[in-house]
Amino acid sequence: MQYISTRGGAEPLGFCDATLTGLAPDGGLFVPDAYPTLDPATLQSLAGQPFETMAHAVLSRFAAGELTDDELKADIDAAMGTFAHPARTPLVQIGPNQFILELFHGPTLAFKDVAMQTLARLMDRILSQRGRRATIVTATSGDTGAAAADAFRGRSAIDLFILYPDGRVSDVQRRQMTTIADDNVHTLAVAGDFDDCQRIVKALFVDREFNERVAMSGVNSINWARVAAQITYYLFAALTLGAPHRKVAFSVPTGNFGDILAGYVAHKMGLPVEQLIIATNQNDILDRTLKTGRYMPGRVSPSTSPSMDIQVSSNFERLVFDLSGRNAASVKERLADLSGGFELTAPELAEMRTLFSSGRSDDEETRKVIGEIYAETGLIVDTHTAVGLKAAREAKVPDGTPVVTLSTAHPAKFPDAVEAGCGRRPEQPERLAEVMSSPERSTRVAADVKAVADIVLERSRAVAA
Ligand SMILES: Cc1ncc(COP(=O)(O)O)c(C=O)c1O
Ligand SMILES: N[C@@H](CCOP(=O)(O)O)C(=O)O
Repeated sequence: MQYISTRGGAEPLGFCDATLTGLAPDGGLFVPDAYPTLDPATLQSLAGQPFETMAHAVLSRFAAGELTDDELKADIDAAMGTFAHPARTPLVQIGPNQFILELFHGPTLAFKDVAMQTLARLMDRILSQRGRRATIVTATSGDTGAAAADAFRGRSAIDLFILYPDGRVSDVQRRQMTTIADDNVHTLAVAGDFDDCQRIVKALFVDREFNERVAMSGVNSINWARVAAQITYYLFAALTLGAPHRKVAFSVPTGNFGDILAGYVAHKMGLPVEQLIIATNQNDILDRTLKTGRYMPGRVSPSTSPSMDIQVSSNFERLVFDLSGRNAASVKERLADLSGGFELTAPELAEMRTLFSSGRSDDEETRKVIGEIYAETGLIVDTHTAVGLKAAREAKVPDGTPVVTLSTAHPAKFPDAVEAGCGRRPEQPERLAEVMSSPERSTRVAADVKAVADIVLERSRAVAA
């Protein structure tokens, strides 16, 4: 399998090269040249299997011929062994045909751990096979950075630079990044919002001289391996609820469109998905796009679900690539400069609406949902999950279809907003004890590409090597 750029201007790469490269050199995103399939018999044979078996079935299709079964299995087993629940991503019923998929049992209590723990091991393996080093520069609105810090800490071939928006992540999220003492982890507090952080990372990726000097790599969901690893939990939930004989709908709290894109790819691979519900907070660019066909980024507005405070949803480009009939020239023309926004064509919009629907929740609505869910079920959910639950409740799905809301973070990551919703402060998991008491370390930096580049050049061990 080869990975091609959504903008058509990069050499196709194999899985390992695409994983190390991150963003394509032409500014596009790598996608497989064709989606692999999981036929109904294969899906049936996976039903009831452990999460790790499903993860292997998915990843082996994307890494075929590049990593052996034993290598993949070893990395998946080690990654999922960091999870505190035997089911890894347990499914909890909250009402008739209403379910929550708990994705927060990993080391940093957010869904990012599922893919990041696996990706870190794969990258380490590929780098050591090649005798190479890498410098990872990543942008975060709170959770990707925390997950990356945990997964990459202490890895000697990798330096990790995390750009987070100063003052716009929760205290727990910030501490999860800034209390990591390992000297290969560098946290940069950027004077801007998440979109500024992501813009800087993308600018560094396409600066070929910088890129080569530091051997740059990325672990945002622009990295295809992140998306691929996230497909597993869609399989896990759907197969548990009766797929391949029954269709399942998913409501996905959405920001950068990486999580829901994994659901879309699962569907393309053969998983019977009834509907993918895009759930946004007041940063509702994707909800507006689905309703109007016009994608127009605005300014980020801070919310109580800060990980979704995003206006430029990176992975949407991968969906537009498919909607356009994989027309790279059209994607490049419309997405290379987003300052004026762009339009989906009428056929693209119609096609998107066959699988996707959307809903939005402002902070007050999110607060209300947290209170209602607690009153109805006794469950304390976090703000991002609550955004997903509101959209799930309002979605129109055929009678009898199970609706699974992805619970993307543990409530203890956002204790104040959760307490405001249900009147109870979430219990602090054991895993946060050290994070909440260790000293913090972070460097303030302007939202400026050169300022960040200078810090990376000064500190990355790949430069000297
Ligand atoms: C807790 C949480 N929920 C939802 C999202 C949105 O996911 P995505 O950016 O993949 O759309 C994020 C950030 O990625 C997150 O950290
Ligand atoms: N919500 C994310 C933003 C980055 O998303 P990614 O999935 O592209 O890494 C975060 O928490 O950092």
